[in-house]
Amino acid sequence: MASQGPQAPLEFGGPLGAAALMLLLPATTIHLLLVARSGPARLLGPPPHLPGLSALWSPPALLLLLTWLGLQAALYLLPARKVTEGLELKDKSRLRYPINGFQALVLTALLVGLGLSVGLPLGMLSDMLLPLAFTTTLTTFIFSFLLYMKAQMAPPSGLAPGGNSGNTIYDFFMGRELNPRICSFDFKYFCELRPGLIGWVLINLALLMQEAELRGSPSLAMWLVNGFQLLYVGDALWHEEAVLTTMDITHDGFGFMLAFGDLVWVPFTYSLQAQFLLHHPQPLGPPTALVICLINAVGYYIFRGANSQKNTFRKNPSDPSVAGLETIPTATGKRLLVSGWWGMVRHPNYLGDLVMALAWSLPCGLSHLLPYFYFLYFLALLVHREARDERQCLQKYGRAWQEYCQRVPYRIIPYIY
Ligand SMILES: NC(=O)C1=CN([C@@H]2O[C@H](COP(=O)(O)OP(=O)(O)OC[C@H]3O[C@@H](n4cnc5c(N)ncnc54)[C@H](OP(=O)(O)O)[C@@H]3O)[C@@H](O)[C@H]2O)C=CC1
Ligand SMILES: CC(C)=CCC[C@@H](C)[C@H]1CC=C2C3=C(CC[C@@]21C)[C@@]1(C)CC[C@H](O)C(C)(C)[C@@H]1CC3
Repeated sequence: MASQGPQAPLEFGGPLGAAALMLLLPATTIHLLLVARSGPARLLGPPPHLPGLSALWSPPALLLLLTWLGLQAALYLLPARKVTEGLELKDKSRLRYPINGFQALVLTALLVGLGLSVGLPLGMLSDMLLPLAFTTTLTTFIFSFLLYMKAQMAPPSGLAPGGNSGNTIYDFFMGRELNPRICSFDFKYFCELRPGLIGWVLINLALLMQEAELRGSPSLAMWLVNGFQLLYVGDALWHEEAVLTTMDITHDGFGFMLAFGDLVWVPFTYSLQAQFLLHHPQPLGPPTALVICLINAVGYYIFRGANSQKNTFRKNPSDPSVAGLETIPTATGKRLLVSGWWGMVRHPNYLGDLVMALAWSLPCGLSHLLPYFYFLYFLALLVHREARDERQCLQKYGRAWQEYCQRVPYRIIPYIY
């Protein structure tokens, strides 16, 4: 039996907050899906109607979900161009991870292309989003329960610092085991980057094809949203190794929060702009489209520049591209960057991500708040995430972190926040 981990402060309002989020997050997903297809598309208004069980539950949706998860799992198990080691764990060991996410994206694209050439009605996926989201949510509850049970058998060194409070609801939500695996199959790493992210671009593509079927051709706004989000997902899979140093992999347990986030929240709510555009076409001229492309390019430049600079520095501080940057030494032996991107604000990567989030909403025009949901949610997520990371860094680096905060006083937006 696993023993309880060290007592960490409870997050998200403790067990009550976790219980509320487990109801609120699925309800919000269903609400957004219903509202996006309704005429008024009011983010804050009531949904047009409450769906009955027959609209939510469909065996074909379950079959589609299981086929999709099976396909992505099979692609994960294919030989990888590289197998890399993660950060050192509590017991001083390191786990090995296959780097073949981009390969999975390309192979999925080839399979979908092949399917389309023989008449696969991909556009029909847009009519199945509601039952698919509902089925995936139910599956996620069952999956999280199995993960919770599996954690009972994990050694104490395999438990996450935050998900072992002893309260069942809270621990179910946060996740007890840090890296749940069966043999070499790592569930958290698999879910973080494959079925949800690739599913998101597939849903976007289905919405684009449905729009082409309805209106003769996809709109410029739909092309932009598809292009920007494909770039984001392609980038995440191309730089797959970098996910191994994110707090989701190194710190958070794998429970309902991440399982639902990866498998339901990302594909079904991150595709909201494309869903909105299918039902509410927006005129967009080439000059405005060009300005929006520029905004996305600036956001991507900051996001990629900042993430790559830190990853290169952490992997090899004497790499010529980062060797000249100013740093602060810390008691752990690691150093903190205080010039370059990380001298501008303490989370330049969040800033770039937010600028891109804005560019994804702008093609949907300014008439509705709904397509800006992602931007607003993401702002809240990153402000909360930034606070969590600051707490962890203060604990890790103490005085060196305080000095960094003095020298780089702004968190995400220069001179504002
Ligand atoms: N689209 C989405 O839904 C989401 C996207 N993201 C994106 O994921 C990416 C990763 O974000 P996240 O995992 O939150 O965190 P970060 O990549 O920002 O990593 C934070 C860590 O970086 C290290 N660090 C912080 N400051 C410095 C410095 N000055 N010099 C060197 N190292 C430093 C610290 O770890 P250490 O010192 O131990 O290396 C710190 O814990 C971001 O681009 C974010 O925008 C995140 C969440 C959701
Ligand atoms: C509301 C809710 C259920 C929150 C759970 C949060 C998750 C949706 C996000 C936590 C961290 C994430 C990351 C990405 C997607 C969203 C989640 C899972 C990410 C894979 C997106 C692509 C980026 O390039 C990334 C690889 C840096 C990123 C990692 C963190």
